Amino acid sequence: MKTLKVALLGCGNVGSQVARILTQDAAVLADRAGANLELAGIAVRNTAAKRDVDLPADLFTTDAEALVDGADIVIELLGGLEPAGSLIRRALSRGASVVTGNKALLAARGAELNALAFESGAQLRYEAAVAGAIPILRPISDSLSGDRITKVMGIVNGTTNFILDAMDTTGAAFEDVLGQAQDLGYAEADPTADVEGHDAAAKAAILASLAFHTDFSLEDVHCEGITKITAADVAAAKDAGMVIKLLAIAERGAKGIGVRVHPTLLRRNHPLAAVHGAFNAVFVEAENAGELMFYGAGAGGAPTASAVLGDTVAVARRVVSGGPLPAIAAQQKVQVMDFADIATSYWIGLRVTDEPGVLAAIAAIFAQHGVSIETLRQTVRPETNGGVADLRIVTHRSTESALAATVAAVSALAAVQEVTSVLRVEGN
Ligand SMILES: NC(=O)C1=CN([C@@H]2O[C@H](COP(=O)(O)OP(=O)(O)OC[C@H]3O[C@@H](n4cnc5c(N)ncnc54)[C@H](O)[C@@H]3O)[C@@H](O)[C@H]2O)C=CC1
Ligand SMILES: N[C@@H](CC=O)C(=O)O
Ligand code: NA
Repeated sequence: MKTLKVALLGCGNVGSQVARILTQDAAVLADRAGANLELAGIAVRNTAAKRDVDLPADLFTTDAEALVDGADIVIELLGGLEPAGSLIRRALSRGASVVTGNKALLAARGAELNALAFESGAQLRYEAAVAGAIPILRPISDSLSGDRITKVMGIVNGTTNFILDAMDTTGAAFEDVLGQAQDLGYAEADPTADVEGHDAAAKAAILASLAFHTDFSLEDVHCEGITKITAADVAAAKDAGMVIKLLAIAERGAKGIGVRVHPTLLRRNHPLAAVHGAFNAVFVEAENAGELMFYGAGAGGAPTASAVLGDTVAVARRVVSGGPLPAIAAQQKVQVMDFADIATSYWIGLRVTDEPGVLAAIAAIFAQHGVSIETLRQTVRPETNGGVADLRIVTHRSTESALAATVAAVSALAAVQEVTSVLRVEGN
């Protein structure tokens, strides 16, 4: 049986689990791949550092370039743009195939790296980069290649789902739960990428590129994180039978494809509302397949390593069987939709002076801007002896630009004391 040398770059949360599986399950992996997958070395910063997994000391090296130069397959799990990008280029340029989970790099330079792989005849696979263990990229690019995808919508960041879920179920504070997510190996090296939505935005760009056969990068994705979500927002959503989730949404609209990441209100009977902890789930809508949903562990060392090993076996099988790579389907030129043109439903929370004519004045402003109100609920604050009320308005679908103009005009009314929240709503 042929032996393929595997270079592992990085031995953190995911890399250490990949090294464990490669060594523990070597015989099974060899059977599946049709070749021995020999772990030739692991590139790290400090060869003497203590690891989560017991591995032979002589596997560790600080010379990542030399390791890459001797490998048939390179598994990149360093994270970050550099030196990961240069090392992947180096591997692909010499015809070695690459498996990576580095969504930040792919969202920034995916088009360039995919083109380089194709030119050199090497393979570049990255199932681990989106929704961890969940097989989602291969179903989108292979299984659904005979269909036309119209929408992809999902929870694709485990850390923020873990935080929002804990805030919803235990009333915990944001900062306390972030530390737990870091301890469990879900968060990025800099967790700002998680909580500000950048990680989900990178995944949205990758999903949109594959689903709509084009190249989206991070700049094409409208991105809002969860740092402004307060315990009061979570409690108000709960009171209304809803839950707040950070969603990544890529959909075909009237003026092109819109790709966005933002906190979103979902009714509790929506399937995505039942995704707890660090789990992820992705809905795909296609013209002929209809609705599909993919669910599983979206973060964590071992689950993510499962996706990395799946790609590694697939890469090895092709190296063993040889032959040309399949032609890349012609990339489409699609219009990236301006965020202002994206249409959705909104929830607007207002604190108002409870006096005659307030509701009529607010309703008139919504009407002037063509934003139709679906429901309006008023709760008088008892401690103000009827002087102040909270309004909760849910609209029918309207554009971001119409909504922004409506909120600006409403907040200028003397009776409106505060706009307490503006959130988007998905599902019925
Ligand atoms: N942790 C998770 O649940 C998931 C992580 N990923 C991605 O997988 C990759 C790895 O993630 P983690 O293992 O969680 O990160 P990590 O921070 O735990 O591990 C990265 C390791 O690479 C090492 N490293 C960084 N730069 C290096 C350099 N120049 N030379 C040598 N070593 C270097 C670091 O010291 C660290 O040990 C990232 O791209 C991440 O976005 C993808 C899906 C899930
Ligand atoms: N930090 C990421 C890890 C997986 O991609 C997350 O929390 O989802
Ligand atoms: Na995946």
